[in-house]
Amino acid sequence: MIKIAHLAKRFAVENPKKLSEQEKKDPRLKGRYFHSVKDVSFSCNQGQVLGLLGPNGAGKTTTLRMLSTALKPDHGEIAIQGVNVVEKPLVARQKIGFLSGSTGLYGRLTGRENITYFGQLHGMQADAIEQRIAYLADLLELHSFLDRRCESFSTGMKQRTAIARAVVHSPEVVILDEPTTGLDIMAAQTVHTFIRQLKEQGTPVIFSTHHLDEVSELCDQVTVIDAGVTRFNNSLSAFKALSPGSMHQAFLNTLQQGA
Ligand SMILES: Nc1ncnc2c1ncn2[C@@H]1O[C@H](COP(=O)(O)OP(=O)(O)OP(=O)(O)O)[C@@H](O)[C@H]1O
Repeated sequence: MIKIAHLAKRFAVENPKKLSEQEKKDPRLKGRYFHSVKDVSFSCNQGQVLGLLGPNGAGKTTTLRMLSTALKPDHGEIAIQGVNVVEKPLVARQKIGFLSGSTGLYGRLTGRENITYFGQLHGMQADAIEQRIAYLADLLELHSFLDRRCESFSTGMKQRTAIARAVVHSPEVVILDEPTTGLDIMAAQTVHTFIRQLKEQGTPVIFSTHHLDEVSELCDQVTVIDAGVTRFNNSLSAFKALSPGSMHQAFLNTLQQGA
């Protein structure tokens, strides 16, 4: 189970001139700090898939980076399978598979080498890595390019390789930041199938997205954040009930309620 409560994170603004026009007008800008995440809470049980929605700049990536131990929160609690992530980030990290927004693959290495390297960092033995890669290559359809250098990969190849790398150590929970952004329909479908497979295995999955159709297809729980605050956190059916027949309108309703 993944549980986060009242998370908050602010960033010091080094150069106010570099802020976008929207950020300059954002009430989250207070003096020399931008309060990206102010109060975000949600939870995701075993075998559940949670879709994290929100407009650009809402604080989704910042939230997921805190959840994955990449960033330390200023306030709030994060528990993953009962482990306090803030107090024990190294223990928590072994339990988490995290796909960040940028794939960050080493271009000079092949897909297999990139995934193997992460397996080694997690302390896996060579034969266990080999078996796991064979399994993930089937699931994510990597076979035709696995032994090519990543610098020649398409966006979809990069993303599927990055997902395999994120889960090479068989994590207990999976967190994906916009896993299908920029993917064509076939590649997105492969990622959807992969998420369903994780769900069937009982692995909780949290993913951020701007695609309401994939939320409708895959998610049990929906969390909407806006301006760093949770606006909605409930089941998919409760979300759909906000505006029957239009997920788009349901999403807009959650934002208006907070305004
Ligand atoms: N390291 C940082 N320093 C300063 N501001 C930051 C930093 N990281 C994020 N922010 C700001 O915090 C706000 C929230 O950003 P975040 O990337 O979490 O939003 P998001 O919901 O993921 O947006 P998108 O849908 O566009 O990816 C943005 O205004 C962003 O510019």
